Amino acid sequence: MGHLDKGEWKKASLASLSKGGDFKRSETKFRNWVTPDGAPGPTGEGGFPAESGRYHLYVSYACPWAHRTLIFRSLKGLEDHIGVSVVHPDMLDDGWTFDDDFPGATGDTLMGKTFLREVYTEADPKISGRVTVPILWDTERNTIVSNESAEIIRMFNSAFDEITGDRQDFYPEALRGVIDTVNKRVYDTVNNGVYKSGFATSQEAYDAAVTDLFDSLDWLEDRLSRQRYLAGDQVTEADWRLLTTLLRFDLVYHGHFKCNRNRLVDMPNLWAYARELYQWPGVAETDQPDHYHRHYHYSHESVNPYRIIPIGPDIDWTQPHGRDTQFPEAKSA
Ligand SMILES: N[C@@H](CCC(=O)N[C@@H](CS)C(=O)NCC(=O)O)C(=O)O
Repeated sequence: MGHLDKGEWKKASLASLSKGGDFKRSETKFRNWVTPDGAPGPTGEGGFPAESGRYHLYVSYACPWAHRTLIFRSLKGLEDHIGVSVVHPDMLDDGWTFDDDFPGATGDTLMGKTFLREVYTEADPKISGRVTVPILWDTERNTIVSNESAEIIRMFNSAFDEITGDRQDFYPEALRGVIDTVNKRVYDTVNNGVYKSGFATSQEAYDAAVTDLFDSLDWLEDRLSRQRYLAGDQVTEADWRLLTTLLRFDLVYHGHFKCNRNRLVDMPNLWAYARELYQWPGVAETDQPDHYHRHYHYSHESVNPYRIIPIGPDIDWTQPHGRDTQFPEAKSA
């Protein structure tokens, strides 16, 4: 995990651990918004109007944050309007690369670069910081609109509605309070909680993170025994943000990140809920477990120095979920 220092690639990782051994996720840099008419969004500058074919997504199929953006691109019918390049799952001394010798890795289909870092230096030749996916690239202004997945999915949720005619709203006004509250806890203790557990370098830091993680999974299990989705009877952004962590849970986080009090498949409501979301039209196509199985085990030398890829487990995400009979009143797909 290297980083850029004034445009130069450094192989050393940017220090991401506190003295107490806690993993700290750094702030994202590009925070502009695509909006229907190019007016500025909540952060950054304006001048990024929604247009078909203008924007391009750089993702890894391994990354749960990038995966959110792929899910929204698919749910909102944006495939014909926003192109995608997929990096190779191995993230080693050169960071993410466009090697395409792994099924599903596409290379850089837009600019033909070799390394993802070159997309950052194309936007700013003197840039410093981490080289992360996802990136939303503007082909018109030749720069990065945003590299913050939480904001990219909000743009995809509504900015292109005039172009696609798709008016599904996964962040409806009336549910924003509850969505924001759920998102906050899920982000801190689940989405990021698995990383805090797996990258902890002290027993105390691991104990704290893994305890918070399973407290939240117990809370979600209870909530989902009473309602079909996290914000009530309608699927929202909060559900899609949780799903990408659940998809990786038993295959990667349970073993590799030591999140092993129990597996996802041992939590009946959460497991059935996760299967329902996975089976939602357009979602399974965005899920490439080979990429995350390979990426985590092969790339995190500090966690798995011999890069041995484990044999399993084999999980059947296509089993019937039964959520429609359990909650017949909720709106389903
Ligand atoms: N805040 C970012 C985080 C993205 C992120 O951490 N991506 C990871 C992959 S899962 C990455 O590219 N890491 C490379 C690095 O940190 O050097 C987002 O949600 O968009």
